[in-house]
Amino acid sequence: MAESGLSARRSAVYLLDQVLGEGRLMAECLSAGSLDRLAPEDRARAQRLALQTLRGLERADRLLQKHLRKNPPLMVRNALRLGTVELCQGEAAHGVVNAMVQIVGAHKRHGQLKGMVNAVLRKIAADGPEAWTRLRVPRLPKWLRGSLVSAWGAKAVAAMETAHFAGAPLDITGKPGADLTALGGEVVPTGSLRLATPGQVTALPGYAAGDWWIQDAAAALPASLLAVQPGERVLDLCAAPGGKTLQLAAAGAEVVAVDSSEQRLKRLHENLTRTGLKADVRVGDALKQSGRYDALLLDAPCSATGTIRRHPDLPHAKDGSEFAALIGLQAEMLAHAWTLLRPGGRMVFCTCSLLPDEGEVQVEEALAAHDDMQADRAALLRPGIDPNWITDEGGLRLRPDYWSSRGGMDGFYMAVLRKVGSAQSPRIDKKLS
Ligand SMILES: C[S@@+](CC[C@H](N)C(=O)[O-])C[C@H]1O[C@@H](n2cnc3c(N)ncnc32)[C@H](O)[C@@H]1O
Repeated sequence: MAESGLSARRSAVYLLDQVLGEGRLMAECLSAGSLDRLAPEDRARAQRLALQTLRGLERADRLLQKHLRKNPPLMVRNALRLGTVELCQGEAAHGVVNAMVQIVGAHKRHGQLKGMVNAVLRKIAADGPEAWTRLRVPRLPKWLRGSLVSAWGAKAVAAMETAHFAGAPLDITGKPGADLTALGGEVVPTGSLRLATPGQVTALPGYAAGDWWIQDAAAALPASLLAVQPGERVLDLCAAPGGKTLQLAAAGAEVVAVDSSEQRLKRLHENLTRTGLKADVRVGDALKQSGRYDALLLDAPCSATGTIRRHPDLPHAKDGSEFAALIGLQAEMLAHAWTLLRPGGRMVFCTCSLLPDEGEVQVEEALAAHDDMQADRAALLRPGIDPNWITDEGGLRLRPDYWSSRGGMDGFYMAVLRKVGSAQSPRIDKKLS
């Protein structure tokens, strides 16, 4: 077996240990440099293997249960889970079994379990792939599933789980005027370009020239809905890593982009350099900003439950305990952001969440608290947006099970909120139609 395949698999087991044992997100492990010593292809492979295993974890555990008399230590269980997922997804048995035996065999404390790993994975290789296809689509953990079923119903949540299990294609937002035809792919109804099997992103045509950036089709909508005009002064609050900042800058706005994370802002700087776009980037707290803006985009920190297709580690690493604090912070940010908008200006509030408390409820409460705030429904009626996605309070609800036949979309909530100017009567209709 090639040494590089072994390194990628060993690192995938390490990532699984971190997510399932330490409750760490994969993104945290990666930005802490956990895989930096690997070659780029191995790093990509390790991530892909860990993500595949997390998506299929419930199925892998079901199959392994039959062959295990007692629960092995976590590291060994994770090697078995990875091996099971690879075997059931068509990888050649000898390579997978040998690799897992070597990985466990080299472990200081658990090395003696390599014989058991060999025996179990051989059994899985024999009967696993066929049994795999008969198992149900993996479910979300109870702590999250319960809230989602209350919000959207059991049928919708089952459809979301199918979307999570399928994973996500690569969506691209192009710079206005850039020719993206060399990339191939399909243009989705809202205008993003979708690639089903992209390969290495940095090697794709136009990447180095900065003609486009990666951004889920749903995530591309908030900045489009803000519809900024050249020369407008726009505040992008909670901006990093900056997909939306790039869209606002590309539309010709004078963008101030603020985020509290210096680390995440490095990616925003890299993206601006690569695309040749300009923004005034500031490290800072959204709650401490001052000034007056024509338009504002608030992409508030949230549970990120809308991104599970791409981040299947999230439901395993989290338990929902920090959601209440995030919901409080979102409300504070929304209220403070409102003070930074000139009369007649507009703001897009958005979160990549599936929880109404981080979307619909925030906007409903903000509308009740501000006499000068109106939800602009007309601004949501754009090509590709299904009017059924518009919510009672006048926002837009996007879910991973929408567009199921063309590869889905991230879960998102967004609303366009207009600040009624002095010339307009403040409370004629809270929901513009
Ligand atoms: C959903 S992400 C933003 C994604 C970004 N708008 C984009 O399109 O790439 C939320 C961001 O909020 C930032 N954040 C969290 N608390 C903050 C605060 N108090 N002030 C400013 N930014 C904050 C996080 O660092 C994170 O980058």
